[in-house]
Amino acid sequence: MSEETTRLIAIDDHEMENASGPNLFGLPTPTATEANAPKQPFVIGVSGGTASGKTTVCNMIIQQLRDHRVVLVSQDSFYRGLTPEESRRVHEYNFDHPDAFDTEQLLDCIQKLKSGQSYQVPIYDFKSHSRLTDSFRQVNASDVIILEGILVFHDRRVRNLMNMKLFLDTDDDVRLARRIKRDIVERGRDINSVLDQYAKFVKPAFDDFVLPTKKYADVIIPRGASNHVAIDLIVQHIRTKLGQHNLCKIYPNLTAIQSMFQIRGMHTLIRDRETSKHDFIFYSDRLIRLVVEHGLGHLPFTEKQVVTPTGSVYTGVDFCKKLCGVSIVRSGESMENALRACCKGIRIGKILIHRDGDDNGKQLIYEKLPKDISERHVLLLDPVLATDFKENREML
Ligand SMILES: Nc1ncnc2c1ncn2[C@@H]1O[C@H](COP(=O)(O)OP(=O)(O)O)[C@@H](O)[C@H]1O
Ligand SMILES: Nc1ccn([C@@H]2O[C@H](COP(=O)(O)O)[C@@H](O)[C@H]2O)c(=O)n1
Repeated sequence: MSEETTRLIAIDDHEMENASGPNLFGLPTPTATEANAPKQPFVIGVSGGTASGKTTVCNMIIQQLRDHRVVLVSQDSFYRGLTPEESRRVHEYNFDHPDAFDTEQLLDCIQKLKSGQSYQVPIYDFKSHSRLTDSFRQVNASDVIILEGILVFHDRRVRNLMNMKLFLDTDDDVRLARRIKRDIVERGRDINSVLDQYAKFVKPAFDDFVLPTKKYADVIIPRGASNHVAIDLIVQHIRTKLGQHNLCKIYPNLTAIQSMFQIRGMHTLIRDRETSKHDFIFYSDRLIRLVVEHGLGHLPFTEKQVVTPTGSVYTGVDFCKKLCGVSIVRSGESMENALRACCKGIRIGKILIHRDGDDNGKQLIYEKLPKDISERHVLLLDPVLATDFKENREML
């Protein structure tokens, strides 16, 4: 039996996809708003001291994720403009204090991007210490949003929008050396002003505000952009996370049943600890039947004509009476009962139920399947037991 003849059937209960084609279960067709509900982008926060390599690392991640839509937002773009008095005494201004940023606007930006809207991001000029008044950078909706900056973990609300937080732990001396070079070449500074600013504001603010946010990071990357192993691992992880948004990209033979509000409603009920045992079993059975019926639709059928009681000819289908394998991953009795009941309707030749209680279901099933399985094999994922809600198993 080849892998191509196996269909893996599961309910996609995490997101709603565009509905197309016939409605298999007689469920209501989703409204335009439901069908077009945007997928949530994956938000990555990248923090670390000045010149730790944040921008460089972000560009490396973007480069490696080139098959996804990725946008980079820099916290620097949200530096506040200076008052005339602050401008006159700019050498006394602390650009490393959290108050130097317009955090409300940054929050608004990430919230909008996360909800699928585009945003006009300000453009900041480090030479004049001000935002350009008449130009913005339009940032569009994307699969991944990367937010980088020295203080992106400082505000809890901004932090909470992130799915993954990285902190670059680059040696202080290395950072100072890079900063001197960069600020002279790119930001119109001289060596004395860079060193004065560093001693007076940059270093103390790093100790007081930046370093304390390191504890919020999911991953701390020593040596920043030089750490290729860490960056590769992070990219792999992001790819997996993005893939989970669309399992069909990982498993080409997976059929994910479109999750509409009615299905999500049932999934909500069976996950809710307040749901009674009676309702849990009722809604679990309904979900199981959806998977079973959808799976059976992938078995081989041939055209068959029958004569109706009124004498007319109806052209329908009949199941090809060849042996079919039906595996149930982490099956419960309800799943098997549903399968047997649904099979009655299609006069299936022979059902071969292959139970597997192991989480490594797919691989094990292939190994244990009888050699005489032919034609087509349908692997059903129990939609209840496949959830991460441990109590489900005890309740069934
Ligand atoms: N691993 C590295 N090796 C050499 N130079 C680097 C490395 N990472 C960054 N740089 C250089 O250091 C400077 C600051 O890096 P950048 O990525 O802009 O840091 P940040 O965004 O944290 O301020 C840039 O000129 C960059 O080219
Ligand atoms: N007008 C400004 C604004 C900011 N800075 C410095 O930029 C640093 C943050 O940017 P990184 O790319 O280095 O993360 C921060 O340490 C500020 O001191 C500035 O010099 N002038």
